[in-house]
Amino acid sequence: MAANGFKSPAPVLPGLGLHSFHNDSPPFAGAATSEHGDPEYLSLESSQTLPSSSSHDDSQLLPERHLHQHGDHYRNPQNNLTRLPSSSSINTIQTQSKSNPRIDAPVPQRIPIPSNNSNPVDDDLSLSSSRSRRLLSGYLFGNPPSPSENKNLAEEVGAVANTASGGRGRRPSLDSEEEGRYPLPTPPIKDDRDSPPLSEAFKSYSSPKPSQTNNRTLSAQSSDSQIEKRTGEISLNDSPEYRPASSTEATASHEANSVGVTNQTGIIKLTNNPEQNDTRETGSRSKEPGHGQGGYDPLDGLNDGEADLDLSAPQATDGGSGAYLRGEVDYSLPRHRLRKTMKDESKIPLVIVACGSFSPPTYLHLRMFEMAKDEIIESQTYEIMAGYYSPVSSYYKKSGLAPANHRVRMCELAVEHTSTWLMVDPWEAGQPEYQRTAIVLDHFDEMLNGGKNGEGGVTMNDGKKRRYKIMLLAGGDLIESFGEPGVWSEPDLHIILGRFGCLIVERAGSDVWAFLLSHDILYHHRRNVIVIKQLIYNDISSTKVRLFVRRGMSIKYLLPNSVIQYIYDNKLYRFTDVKATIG
Ligand SMILES: Nc1ncnc2c1ncn2[C@@H]1O[C@H](COP(=O)(O)OP(=O)(O)OP(=O)(O)O)[C@@H](O)[C@H]1O
Ligand SMILES: O=C(O)c1ccc[n+]([C@@H]2O[C@H](COP(=O)([O-])O)[C@@H](O)[C@H]2O)c1
Repeated sequence: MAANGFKSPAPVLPGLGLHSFHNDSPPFAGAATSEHGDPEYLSLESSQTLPSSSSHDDSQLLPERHLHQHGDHYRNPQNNLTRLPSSSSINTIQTQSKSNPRIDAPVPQRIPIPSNNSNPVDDDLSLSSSRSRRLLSGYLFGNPPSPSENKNLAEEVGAVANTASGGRGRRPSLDSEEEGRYPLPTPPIKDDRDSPPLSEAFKSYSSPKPSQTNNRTLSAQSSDSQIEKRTGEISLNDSPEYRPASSTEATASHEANSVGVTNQTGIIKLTNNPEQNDTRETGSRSKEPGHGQGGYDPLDGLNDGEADLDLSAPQATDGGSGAYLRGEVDYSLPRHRLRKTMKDESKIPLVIVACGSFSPPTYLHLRMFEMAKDEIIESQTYEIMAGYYSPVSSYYKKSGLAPANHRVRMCELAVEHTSTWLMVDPWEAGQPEYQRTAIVLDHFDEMLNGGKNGEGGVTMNDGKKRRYKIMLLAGGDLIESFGEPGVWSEPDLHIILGRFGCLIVERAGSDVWAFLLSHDILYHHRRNVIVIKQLIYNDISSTKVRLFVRRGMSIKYLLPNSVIQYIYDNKLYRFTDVKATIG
């Protein structure tokens, strides 16, 4: 018996990704597609409204007529009409119950909000413990119920997992004394994502000139002195001039595309217009023309940390999502960091979408994408074209949900100066009713691969189009909620896992592999599921961040400063703001 509980060591297959170095993982991931074609229920007829984005490598070349098949499924949110998922597509799922109670639109309520509980802190605390219970529920408590032919599978999986962990219910941690038995691999250095060391990036900036400093003014008297004292420490700069007086000023300062950055050498004002950054040395990597249109390749940009200073990374246009959410402009998918050509056309162009509350977004949510990126690069099957956050709308019944416009803006702030390849799509947040995740992914498919004139997809060197593959990025806890009765509809799970695909980031305390084995639909689509091992566990929780804010505690280093500043400016997550707000 191997240490991982399997009878023999898990085979290391080519293209399995980082997790294959950890032999506690069954060899599921890395393969993009089913070897035997999509099951019947995933084959959508052309008349059906959920267009197929088959995951077959050989079907990635998208005939132009395919692109024409996507009609104008989504209407402008202003006219209050949203296409719900095709009942026809759901009907095609022949192996599933035809009377799923969730199909007709229930809003998932993963965490019941006690109606008689007026204390937001209690809500968040119960949310916290509910989350812990949810983490356990995957297989330890027999969720989800297995079909009759597999009725003992959950117990078997539990036994396997227990054996794997020496009977302690968890797999050995990399931090434990058993570390030596699970040596960390040395990932191959990829030329195409190398970036200069951080020190080099700093070297390329000179000391600030007084005239370069940001002249935002401080609102000396805030209405909430305690919170201000605490959170004031975590503004972009400790200097009072760096604290915007109001959210309007903060936004204005953002819209002016400038940011104050402090480093050991002092304060530097940087603009997003490279020509204005006269302090930056010429010839730095991010100024070199990329291979993509516009001369900038997001994936070629500086990595996190350094990217704070990567002024060449395209920024969202002013007021884009805010104006859309206010109903002032029509919706359009942000594309400023979307790559439109591929470096290696033998790979599958991939767009990663993370759905969630992001109330607020934290460094964990940013790290999820970077972990996914490492895994994808390692697997050598896909080429990442972009990553998107899709914050859920205010109609999602979850405690602690700040209004959607704030969560969208916080996500934007989180990515704008920390990432070169992530964007925020406000579509879901701006919908007049809750949208299920299958619908959100379908929306991305339509936006990226649709187009009446065949403009969707990635253009290959030979001029042909190839579909963007879209995969959902989610934490292990979210995936384990697949097994909670009444939360997800089975047809939707087939769409999410079969037609799209999932990148699952392990979460401390959850055993994704065991859950994958125990859940029939997940197991069925396992070749379209990639499990990402957290090599450094990060368990920053939005719930706890909200509680810290509520209690006036520091949240510095848990989320980007720009987001902290926004929370502070907009007085989010204080006494009355913790509860969900619909509107
Ligand atoms: N510690 C974590 N490890 C892995 N994935 C996580 C972790 N925290 C959140 N996620 C994932 O991030 C996505 C968005 O999650 P969400 O916005 O609910 O964050 P959260 O911190 O769990 O929030 P909350 O505390 O409000 O429930 C989900 O896919 C979730 O599974
Ligand atoms: O589509 C569904 O049926 C469904 C059921 C439960 C949850 N979701 C989505 O999962 C995400 C949950 O995010 P969170 O913050 O509750 O972890 C959010 O984007 C929801 O819309 C989606």
